[in-house]
Amino acid sequence: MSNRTDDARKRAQTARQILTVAQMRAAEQGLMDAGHDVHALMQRAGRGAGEWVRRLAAGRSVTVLCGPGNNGGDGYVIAQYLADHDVPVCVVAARPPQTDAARRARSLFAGEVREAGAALSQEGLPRGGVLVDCLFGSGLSRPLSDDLAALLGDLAAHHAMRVAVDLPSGVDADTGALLNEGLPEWTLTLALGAWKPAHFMMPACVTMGAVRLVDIGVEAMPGAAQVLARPVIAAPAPDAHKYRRGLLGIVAGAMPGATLLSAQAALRGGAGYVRLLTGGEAPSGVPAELVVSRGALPDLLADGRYGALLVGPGLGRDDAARAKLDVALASGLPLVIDADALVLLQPGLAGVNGLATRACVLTPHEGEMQVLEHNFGLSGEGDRPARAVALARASGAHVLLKGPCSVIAAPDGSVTMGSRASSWLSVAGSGDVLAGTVASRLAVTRDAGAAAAQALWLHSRAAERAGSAFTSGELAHAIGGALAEVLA
Ligand SMILES: NC(=O)C1=CN([C@@H]2O[C@H](COP(=O)(O)OP(=O)(O)OC[C@H]3O[C@@H](n4cnc5c(N)ncnc54)[C@H](OP(=O)(O)O)[C@@H]3O)[C@@H](O)[C@H]2O)[C@@H](O)CC1
Ligand SMILES: [K+]
Repeated sequence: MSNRTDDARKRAQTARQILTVAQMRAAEQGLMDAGHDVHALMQRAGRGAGEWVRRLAAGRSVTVLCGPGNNGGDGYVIAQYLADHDVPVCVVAARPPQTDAARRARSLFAGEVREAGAALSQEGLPRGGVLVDCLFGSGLSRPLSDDLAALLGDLAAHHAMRVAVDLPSGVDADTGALLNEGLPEWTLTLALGAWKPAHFMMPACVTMGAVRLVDIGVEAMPGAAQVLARPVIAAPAPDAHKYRRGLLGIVAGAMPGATLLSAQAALRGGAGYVRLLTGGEAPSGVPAELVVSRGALPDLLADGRYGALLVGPGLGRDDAARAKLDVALASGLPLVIDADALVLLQPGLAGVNGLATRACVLTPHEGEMQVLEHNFGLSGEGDRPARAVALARASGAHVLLKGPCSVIAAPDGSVTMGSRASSWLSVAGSGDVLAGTVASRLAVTRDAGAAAAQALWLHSRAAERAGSAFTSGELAHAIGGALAEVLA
């Protein structure tokens, strides 16, 4: 029983790993060393993908476009699987197979193959229900030539649904770059064996439609990035009280709107007690549930019961804001640093060296990230996961780099990638809601990685629950419902 549970846990973990082309090759080698051969893996991958296509086709005809490599090989296996299940299928061979496994897969396909090229007229190109793209996968090394791009585009335009196998042809697996202009949009993309970075990176990920993983038994690779998992969040303990559940302090600044928005989210993110820490009058519009503590920040923080602090939303960038950031850094408390506070953060500030010794999350968007990279003397080179890792290493904090596809990097170099989030999140105040949610989870968990991951998931799910054209206030209100979905 426990072996079975262990196995299930292991498979769930490997189902979340994201492998670069180099890591995928190493994983493939691991499978070879364990006695599998490419032919067997291709059969497994092709049949798994074929079953998805069979269901999607629901009796309609299928065209499989096959390229020269093993992605093309998968295509012949898919075609044979469909033929075995009485689905009408035709293969268009864009190029002859060039690998032993692909040649063998083609030789085992008993159905019709049309060779692309001058001899195949426009009229000879099949039209049908589902196009399956097996032109190129992770081996794509350059843009598609004009003839291949035209063939792919023509077939895509004449099929109602389009399935990309492993990756859409024309997509760079490691970076998510589109190597050609005008590439088709896909209904479904089936990742084979493991996710690739492109499945979670702009601009490629928005062309892929729904994405699903076909398991072929790839083992866990050390150091692999992980897909953001749906969290499991425990309800408060039976004997919990507001302090033990987590007291969060939110540092108020010059612009109360952003601070209050982050507080609205924090109140719904699980913390037992949220206090607004202000040196002056309480801003208008403070909800009854939000306790306002007035006084000098060092005095307010002398209360030893804080689980976490949030500094940044609405803080401002003047000397008073700088002084508050200094106090927050000097407090040694678990910390979420967002918005203006990110712009003020400098490696030379007292307390910054201590970020590695406490739970701390930085939540920059792209613009704030560039300022941080400049201030921390980082090159800013590489893709978003690599840049987030560089900042996490340099600062000692976890970095939640926000965007359509958000990335979380830990100081140890580990990376978690979020799925594409609702584009309705591009609304003013959305970042304040995220920061409040991270801070709330940090007050509860005191664990920067867990808080960032849980909050990113909750924020994304809250957007789905809020629907379309929501305000950031409505988004903050939806955090509670998202949390209720993942209670243990
Ligand atoms: N890893 C695994 O465990 C498993 C992997 N599997 C499958 O294998 C796929 C990877 O296979 P792959 O390495 O053969 O790469 P793939 O993308 O088929 O083509 C490479 C060929 O295309 C060529 N070529 C490249 N770009 C080109 C261009 N623009 N225009 C023209 N030619 C171009 C390139 O030649 P070259 O770059 O040398 O000129 C080479 O000949 C993977 O995505 C998955 O589907 C599964 O079977 C199960 C197990
Ligand atoms: K493909």
